[in-house]
Amino acid sequence: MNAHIRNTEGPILSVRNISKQFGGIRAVNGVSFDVQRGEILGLIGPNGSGKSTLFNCILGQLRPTQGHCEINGRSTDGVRPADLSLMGIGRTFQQLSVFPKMTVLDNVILAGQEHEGSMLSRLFGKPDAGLTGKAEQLIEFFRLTPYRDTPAGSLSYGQQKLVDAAMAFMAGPGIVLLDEPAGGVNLTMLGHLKERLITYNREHGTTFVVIEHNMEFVMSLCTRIIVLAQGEIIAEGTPDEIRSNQMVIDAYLGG
Ligand SMILES: Nc1ncnc2c1ncn2[C@@H]1O[C@H](COP(=O)(O)OP(=O)(O)OP(=O)(O)O)[C@@H](O)[C@H]1O
Repeated sequence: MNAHIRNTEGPILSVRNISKQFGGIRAVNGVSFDVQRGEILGLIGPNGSGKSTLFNCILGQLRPTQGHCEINGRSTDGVRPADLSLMGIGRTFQQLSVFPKMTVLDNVILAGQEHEGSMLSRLFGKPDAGLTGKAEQLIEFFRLTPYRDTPAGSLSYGQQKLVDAAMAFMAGPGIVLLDEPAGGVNLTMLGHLKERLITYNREHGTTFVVIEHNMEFVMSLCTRIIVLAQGEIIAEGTPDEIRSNQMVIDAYLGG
């Protein structure tokens, strides 16, 4: 059993009083929340509200000015970003992270090598037979099998987003942070992506935290939503509660 799924008590992710300042800009200001196992949590907020900064603090890509995070009750303080996946956390990026000239299969395998080892293995690693089976299962899950040996760069943008998700899921069960998975994806592919994420969540119990601007997508995907405005949490609740929350409506209207 992987180390990160041994502890099944308590929240899978705890964000404790995280603040991040860039010079005079308070991008994130004293944000705390827990993410429970199996949740699909949405993190929404107007442009510049601190969502990406918070993600980057959680993932160790930015050092918070204050506060810390715990994955399965273990502090991530001092853990290198490349080693966080060993604690059971994966991510997708706002910008596609596929290598366009590499096949879909090799992209997914190399992401698995990255999760299991160093960032450098992503660049210099050789396809690893131990990871091929898992990569093929994920490719099949996202219905990308016809494109298994196709260079990822020749797939449609929406299909590349699916490859991106498959790459993040190579981290195994645990928690995956998805940064704008719906951005730039057409309506048909959006429905497919949502259905696959929900199915994966139900079948594997994987927890998702999703930053998303597409409200329809986030409201129909997520079980709970946290709203940030000016670096602070202004609301938290079910999609229905968030839809009718006056502070949220005001924040989006700039009120
Ligand atoms: N590296 C940085 N240096 C200086 N300021 C930054 C940096 N990164 C973010 N900021 C500022 O921090 C604030 C929060 O930005 P952030 O990108 O986290 O917001 P966001 O909610 O993710 O926005 P968007 O939805 O547009 O992606 C903004 O005022 C932004 O200009």
